[in-house]
Amino acid sequence: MDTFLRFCQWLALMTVVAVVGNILRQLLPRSKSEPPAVFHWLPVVGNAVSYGTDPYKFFTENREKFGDIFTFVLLGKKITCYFGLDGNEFILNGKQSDLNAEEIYGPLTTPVFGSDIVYDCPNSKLMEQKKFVKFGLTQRALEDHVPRIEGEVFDYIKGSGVFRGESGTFDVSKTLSEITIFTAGRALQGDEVRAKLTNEFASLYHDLDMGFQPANFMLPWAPLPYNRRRDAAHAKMRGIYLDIIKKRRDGGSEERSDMIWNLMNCQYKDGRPIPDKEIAHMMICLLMAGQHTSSSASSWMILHLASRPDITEELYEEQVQNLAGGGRLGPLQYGDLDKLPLLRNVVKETLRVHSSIHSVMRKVRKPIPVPGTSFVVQADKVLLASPLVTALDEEFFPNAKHWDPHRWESRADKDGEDEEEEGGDVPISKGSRSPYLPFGAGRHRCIGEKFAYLNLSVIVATMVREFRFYTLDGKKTVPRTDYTSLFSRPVQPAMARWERRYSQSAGKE
Ligand code: HEM
Repeated sequence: MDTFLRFCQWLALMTVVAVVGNILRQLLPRSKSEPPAVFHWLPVVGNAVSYGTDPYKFFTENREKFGDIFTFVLLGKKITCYFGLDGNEFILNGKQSDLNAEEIYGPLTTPVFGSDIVYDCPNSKLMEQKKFVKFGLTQRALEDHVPRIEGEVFDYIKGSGVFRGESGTFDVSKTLSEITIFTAGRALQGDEVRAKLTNEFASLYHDLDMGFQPANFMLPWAPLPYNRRRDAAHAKMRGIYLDIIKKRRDGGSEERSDMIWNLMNCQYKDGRPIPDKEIAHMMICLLMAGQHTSSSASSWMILHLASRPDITEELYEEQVQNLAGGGRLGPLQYGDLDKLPLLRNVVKETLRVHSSIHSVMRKVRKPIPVPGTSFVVQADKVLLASPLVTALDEEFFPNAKHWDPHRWESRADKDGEDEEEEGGDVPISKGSRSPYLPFGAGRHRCIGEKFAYLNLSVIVATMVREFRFYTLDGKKTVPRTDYTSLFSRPVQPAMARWERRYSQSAGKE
């Protein structure tokens, strides 16, 4: 008992010494080359609570105090934020020799996705893998995806039980997350994966997803129950994909436009085909990377449409006028999407106001001077960019917090889209001096943009043909953002009311 008491006293003393030492260190004058630092009381924990609770608020409050560059402490790591157009350029277009993503994202993602791909391989190999995926999203593939996505949405509306009767309420995030995984499953992943999107696959997906705990940035290998379930789910999921690939190679099914077939036909520069294990891991990566971002975006879109029934009606009328010439609407086709500018702007505006990826991070490999300042970012730092900060900045978007798809009618922003580096055989998108970068920029720019736009547009176009949406209280508000998981989304549950556009009993209006 005495020993235990002495241990507790010693622990309390050490904690006080550490806290006081931490405070004193922060009061010492800082070198001119060090960016200003956000104050924190507790060593190691640092600013984790305020950053984790509401990163956007944390960014904007400290940006007001310190300007675009400052450092904070997150669970023992020193994170230097650099915001604004210059910050985006500095971080997203940083040289691979100066900055690296794999050291930051690798520990978290490798146990979920699997080995030898994306952040568990040299960056040059990732660039080749991204090229394979990008080239798999051909015009032909995208054309094929439209009826498949539309069909999945109709099947969900008919079969899920959520939309029974003439009107009702629904949990928007839960519903849109299910619709999004079914549509991506059918189109991108292929028929066999879609057929497996049953309870078993859903529970594997859930266990894998639990591997994206913020704590796993630091403790991915901790023998905790959720990590054990993640590893078991990964092994089973990989088995499912390997089985599908084997059956296809054995001649079991007709070649189609999905991503598995595309990857099965690709070769690395040295002539090696992609090993089946890597195809399986890349498919898991695409499934996970697309699901959070797209289901969050589709949920926000429906929630905004519920808060603005006038825009829902404009979207519907846009389809009636441009696709049916005022008459009956037929099945959607790829070419139709070009005739629906408001629909595109609804997707665009939603991605501006709600970015599910609020922090993009890179490990600093060697001291890098920040052009135009006295600062040098040292190799003990992680750099953090947040394109959300410019997307919500009044300087670039008047009334920036307000969701207004019509604002894009008078703007000509290029969203950093693929200006590719000349000369190399691996495309690296360069454009990052735009205030609007929902898909990032530079060598780690998203490869799923085309598919995401297509998937989101077809889902929303189909839902709007069938339903009108309203908020439960009739107010023009949307839920707050939940930042507690790695990918932000609407606070759960996010409910809305739906009303069938055409009465099932009476036929068309
Ligand atoms: C609305 C939907 C989406 C949004 C907002 C989004 C956003 C982003 C952003 C901001 C990045 C850059 C991260 C960084 O620089 O660290 C990224 C990377 C990535 N995205 Fe997406 N994404 C979306 C959909 C998709 C889809 C559908 C796929 C798959 C088909 C996908 C696959 C990827 C992959 C593999 C990367 C990693 C690229 C790399 O590190 O080089 N994303 N995404």
